[in-house]
Amino acid sequence: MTSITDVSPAARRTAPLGLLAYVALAAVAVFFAATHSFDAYITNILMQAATYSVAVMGLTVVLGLCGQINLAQAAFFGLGAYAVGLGTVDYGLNFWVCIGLGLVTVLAAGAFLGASTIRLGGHYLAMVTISFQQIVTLVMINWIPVTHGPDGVSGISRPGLFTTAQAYLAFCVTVLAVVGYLVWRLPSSPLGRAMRAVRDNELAASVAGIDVQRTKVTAFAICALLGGLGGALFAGGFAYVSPDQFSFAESIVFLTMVLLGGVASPIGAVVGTGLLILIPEWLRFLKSVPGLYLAIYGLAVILIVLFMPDGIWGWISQFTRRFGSRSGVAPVRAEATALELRGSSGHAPEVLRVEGLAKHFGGLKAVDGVSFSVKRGSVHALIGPNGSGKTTTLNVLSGIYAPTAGSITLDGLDVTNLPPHRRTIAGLGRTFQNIRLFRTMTAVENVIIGAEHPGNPVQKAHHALDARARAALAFVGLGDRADELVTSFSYGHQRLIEIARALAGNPTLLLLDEPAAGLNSTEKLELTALLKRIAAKGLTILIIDHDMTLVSDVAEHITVLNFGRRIADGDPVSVLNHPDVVTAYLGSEPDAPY
Ligand SMILES: Nc1ncnc2c1ncn2[C@@H]1O[C@H](COP(=O)(O)OP(=O)(O)OP(=O)(O)O)[C@@H](O)[C@H]1O
Repeated sequence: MTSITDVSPAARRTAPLGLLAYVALAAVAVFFAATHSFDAYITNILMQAATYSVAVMGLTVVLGLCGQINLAQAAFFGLGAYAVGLGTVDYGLNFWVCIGLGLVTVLAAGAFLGASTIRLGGHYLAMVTISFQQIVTLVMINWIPVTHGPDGVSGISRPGLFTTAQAYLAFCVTVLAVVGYLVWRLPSSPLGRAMRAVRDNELAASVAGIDVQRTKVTAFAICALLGGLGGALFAGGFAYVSPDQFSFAESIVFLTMVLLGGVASPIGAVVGTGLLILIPEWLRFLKSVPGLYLAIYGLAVILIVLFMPDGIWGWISQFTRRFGSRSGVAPVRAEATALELRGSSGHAPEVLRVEGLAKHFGGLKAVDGVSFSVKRGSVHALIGPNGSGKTTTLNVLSGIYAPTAGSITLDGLDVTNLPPHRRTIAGLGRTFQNIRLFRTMTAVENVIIGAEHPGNPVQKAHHALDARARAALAFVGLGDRADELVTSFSYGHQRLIEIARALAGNPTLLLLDEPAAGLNSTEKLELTALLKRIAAKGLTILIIDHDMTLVSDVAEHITVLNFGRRIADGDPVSVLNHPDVVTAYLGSEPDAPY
């Protein structure tokens, strides 16, 4: 099985083989669990490993795939367990109904927690999840009339079909196999790609048309759901639940399991869980010497994390990948089709109208009442000295900053108050001054994400998106390197991948923020030729750049900013000789030549 971040074409070609191996392995595991009679001790360990693994896979999704921390997985595990415990014992409900109720509860709690806190990110998100964990534990302990308090709930019965421990273990292993398969396949789905994009670069993800908040909340809700499912199965397996089984310490254990096994794969979740359940059992004989057991246990965990930072399964995958690449798997060479762009087929003569746009940062007026419009099918440049407000204008146009005043109309639609991803869906594409690619992905995966948004009138089947992404890469001259990781490209080529990603989204207006920055003279000539080829397809471009040779070579219209205000607007010759422009750039009177 490949890691959840490895969904390259080579990986996809081996997927049927991987799927067969997975199904065979899962079938053997279920068969073994159903037919082999383990003693009660081993059965309990396997039951714990299976149910915990389901919950740990939730962390594989939220942390490994989406890059969000969750220190409350034991709380979700506990909510699922208590739903089954209380539902079957106190209210006499059917086991399956209780699992359903438990899942609805954790899904709602996970989505609520995610929606209310996800904007915080980083340390703040960690703190809020810890608080949630503590609240759930306190409720379990102190709401005695409902939860039975510290005594917990005992006598939980299993469902009719699986009353014996052996049958129930086989059921848990089956659920684990299904969950593992879904988590394995998730990264190559649109949702999984969106999560990976958010993890790699939130800003680029939103500008590529991904609803970042919704993606994060979904990841959080899936994590909570798997936590609750694991807990519900656990309650049926052990017939007893109590608050100490679902404390903050257990959340840390869950986190250690996923980090130890490898956060990038569901196999890592199983490996880490198995190991952290087994190590204490193996070291049990040391318990007679006070402290020794814990010291060795801690040391083992530290050594594994130190020497295998990607976890045990991450380390094994790296090793096998190195072996695989030595075995000479030929890279995929896709047929590059011609790139179709939306071009200049619109009704209004202006693609963009900006009126009285302002953006103030406290007392600093970075953009101060700027108005201009961009004609359909033209290349329009926005220039000005350093700090004149060009990038801020582009950030307001693409929705990264909310304007202080003014309005923005894109192709007849008022987009002034839309978030970035909605503007992309409405027809905006952009690149960044500081390159923002999804760094764990290949070039073609980066570009597929640009093509996937709902505003793009191309088919959303994977093969169609893949073909479009390859066409965009071929258009910028990188078709034969589509399957390479973006980090293996030169700076100049990374800029081209960003342009390809924006083009693949089929924008009505392409915003380019200093595309020539950091390029050498040959790369600048290639970029100029590329911009002319894009313009020849009729796509409207708004470009910011300091390179006057490039600007005067491609632009038909120039707007000049200085101190956040528009000081000139018109054709290149008249604008570049405008006295105010010459003064702004050179700090002297107009006889200074360009
Ligand atoms: N997030 C921010 N917070 C505070 N001030 C900002 C922020 N972003 C930009 N500024 C300020 O706004 C002004 C305009 O900056 P901006 O980056 O838009 O200029 P620019 O014309 O793109 O410059 P350059 O060509 O150097 O990139 C500068 O004084 C800058 O320091």
